[in-house]
Amino acid sequence: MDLDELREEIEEIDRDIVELIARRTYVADAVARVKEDRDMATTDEEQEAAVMERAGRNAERFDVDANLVKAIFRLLIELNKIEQRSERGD
Ligand SMILES: C=C(O[C@@H]1C=C(C(=O)O)C=C[C@H]1O)C(=O)O
Repeated sequence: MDLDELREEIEEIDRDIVELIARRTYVADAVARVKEDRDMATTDEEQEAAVMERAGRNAERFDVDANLVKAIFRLLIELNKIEQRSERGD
């Protein structure tokens, strides 16, 4: 494979990553509506700890740096909470 082909592969993967982030955010919108109905707070620290734990385990499984993967998940969680707060209007 030459450099252009490899970069095309990266471009496709980058598109997929953004699509997955969007999907994660749409699901968070649904979670926000359920929490609002049940009068629950947006932030659930126990769930966040479980997500981070899982991210670390998956990183190890695929042999990538667990701390960096966890840093990405921290941002994804923050993105979801911003989206959830705007969905709830608070
Ligand atoms: C999506 C949720 O809301 C928040 C966002 C989370 C996430 O992005 O994984 C996890 C916990 C909550 O702080 C949830 O409660 O599941």
